[in-house]
Amino acid sequence: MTETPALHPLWPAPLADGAVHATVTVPGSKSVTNRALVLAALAAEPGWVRRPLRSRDSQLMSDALRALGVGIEETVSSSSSAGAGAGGEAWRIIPAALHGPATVDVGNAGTVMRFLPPVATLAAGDIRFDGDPRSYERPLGEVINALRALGARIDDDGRGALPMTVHGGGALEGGTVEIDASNSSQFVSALLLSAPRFNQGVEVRHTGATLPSMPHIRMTVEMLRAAGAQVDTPEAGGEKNVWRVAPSALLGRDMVVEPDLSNAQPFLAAALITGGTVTIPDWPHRTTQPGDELRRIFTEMGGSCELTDAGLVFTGTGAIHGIDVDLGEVGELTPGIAAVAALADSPSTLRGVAHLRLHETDRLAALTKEINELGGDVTETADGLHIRPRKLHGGVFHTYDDHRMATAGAVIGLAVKGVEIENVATTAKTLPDFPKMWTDMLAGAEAGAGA
Ligand SMILES: O=C(O)C1=C[C@@H](OP(=O)(O)O)[C@@H](O)[C@H](O)C1
Ligand SMILES: C=C(OP(=O)(O)O)C(=O)O
Repeated sequence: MTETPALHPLWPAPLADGAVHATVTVPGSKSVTNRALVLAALAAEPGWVRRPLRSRDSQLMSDALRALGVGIEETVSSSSSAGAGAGGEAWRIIPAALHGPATVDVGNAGTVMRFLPPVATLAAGDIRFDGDPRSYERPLGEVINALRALGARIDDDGRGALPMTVHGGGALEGGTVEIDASNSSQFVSALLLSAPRFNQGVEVRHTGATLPSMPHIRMTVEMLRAAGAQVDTPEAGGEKNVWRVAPSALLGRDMVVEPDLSNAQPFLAAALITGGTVTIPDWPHRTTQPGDELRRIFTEMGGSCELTDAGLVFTGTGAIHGIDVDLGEVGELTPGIAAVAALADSPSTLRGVAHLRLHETDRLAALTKEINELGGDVTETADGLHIRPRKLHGGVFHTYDDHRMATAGAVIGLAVKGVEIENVATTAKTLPDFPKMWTDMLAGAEAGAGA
């Protein structure tokens, strides 16, 4: 977290004047969209990505793939062979021989900065990677070293971080590699996603003591398998912390992206806090997205929910309970849970998320500082936060270019008068329409993509 004075505009977070009752259509998952784009770009034939997320992170991913030679045509369709309800925006992905020279702007997107260097090793030519100042601080050395061990030529400035240049050789040998992914599951996902195209595939052996965000690794494995790859995992009777991907051609798929369940979080929190009801259409009955855990976590914090034909119907009573929970598998939910916990009737302990210090900002420091500046009582622990609810007051809630800080501030602002969110536009990373969706939700209107 670097100190950010309020240089950006302030957005007065609306106070809820009663129970929220709304249906909120949440746009596509960032994690699914960016994996789908990579896998489609590496496929042996064209494919479709339907209902993709259109946001800064997915735009950075598609711009980068285009710069490497991939065709991405954005169309709007009214129906599809992919199944009921699959109309709307659809991107046609046309794979091509990848080439440089090219420059990839990763912004502050972990998925772009980790998933694309392995893709760049398959391109013929130099691929320069650069991004936002924060991208220079986010860990990448494990991916750089792993790719070098698998045969890649990469020039960085010796820090094992961005900016850097991948000297793509048009192919990568691949093989066995050890990696410490305790700082980010994305290191493992990155190596697995491109591995069907490595000459020998890959065997990734995680050597670190902990491994965060396992659902995101499962998402990688499931999407690889759906694209025709052969993947061995620890879960399927394999060795602990070892994943293998065999070399093979990937299929061009026609797939529909699920709503982003982590981005449903502030809207569910609104129902929980105000004692209202929020319905999220198209909530999947089975998913690898970590946001699905919100059903359990927000129920324990005082709400109740039901998965119906209309989607997930989440109801609050207005009572909010503290929680003691390990969020290691679902780290990206932490800011939103911390916001709710600050309004609860008992203390909370959020554990297992030391790696959040390396996210868009140092989220543990940022949450502590911003909630405390509104009168809260939050302390950082070695791997999380202790949150003792106190009566909060209004003030500026800084966001440090972190979309989830902005939505967390908005959640607090529902219950605390006079909260102003600095740079709410940072939500464009994964949810560009957030301010309108939020005010529509409060007005009881249909909120969401296309609303
Ligand atoms: O693979 C992915 O799509 C993601 C993995 C997780 O990263 P970390 O393992 O670095 O937490 C998650 O927090 C991030 O929002 C998205
Ligand atoms: C950690 C996150 O993003 P990234 O993909 O940039 O790592 C997040 O969205 O919470």
